[in-house]
Amino acid sequence: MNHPALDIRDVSVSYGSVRALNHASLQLYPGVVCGLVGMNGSGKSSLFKATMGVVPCETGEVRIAGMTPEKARSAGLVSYVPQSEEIDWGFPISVREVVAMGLYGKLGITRKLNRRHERHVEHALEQVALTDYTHRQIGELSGGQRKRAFVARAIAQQARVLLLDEPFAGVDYASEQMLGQVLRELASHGATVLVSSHDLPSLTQMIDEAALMRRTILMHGTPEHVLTSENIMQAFSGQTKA
Ligand SMILES: Nc1ncnc2c1ncn2[C@@H]1O[C@H](COP(=O)(O)OP(=O)(O)OP(=O)(O)O)[C@@H](O)[C@H]1O
Repeated sequence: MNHPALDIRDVSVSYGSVRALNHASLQLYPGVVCGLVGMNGSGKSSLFKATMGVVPCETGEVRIAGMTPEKARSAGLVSYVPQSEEIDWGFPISVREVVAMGLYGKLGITRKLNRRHERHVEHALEQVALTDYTHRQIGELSGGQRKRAFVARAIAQQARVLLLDEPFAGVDYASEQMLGQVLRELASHGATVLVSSHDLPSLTQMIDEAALMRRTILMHGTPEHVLTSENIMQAFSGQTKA
């Protein structure tokens, strides 16, 4: 079997005295869309941040295509769509600039896009149906369009691993459907997608695997096996199985 695209091994994260993530492990292979399910505060964002290398691992380590998060980030192999609240939507930046940012790691210090890069950006905008919004300020877009812009950034970057934290929160139905289709399409070309959501019906339509969390990864497998009402109740009420 090939190597995992995303290998999270025994990772713990603490903020001061709060242990947000406790010895979490998860391996995902190329071509897989995995749903990350857990209640508020179960550590989903901390798992994403440790995976990106933006919070330190107190124990364990993360490998993305065999590389450290820092190396994978600078090689443009991984892209992260954070929760909306973590983004400053007032920042004066156009939709096109948001998408082009995905390519910055691959550009020189001038960050000048050549014709091929321009085509990547245009193609990414087309894939998420935002061509008509190219020159709008990002904050002028609806919640769903904003998420689509960030997914376009990952497409332009040709990221092999995509991490999406609550991409369906505050998103209209059409954008939600489109995001699901685009993520599935990326996976069909070998990308690995880890997506957290509270919206189980939307999530289950688009995932191959599911991981249930409560301060650690409790279970990981097929959605049928993991997302039973009994398991979900246990994870959300705290009565977790060993
Ligand atoms: N910067 C921080 N400082 C202190 N505690 C934090 C910080 N970030 C998260 N926490 C705590 O760590 C725990 C896990 O938080 P995290 O944001 O990872 O969970 P989550 O599953 O993503 O939650 P939500 O769905 O509400 O975003 C929570 O108890 C939270 O209060």
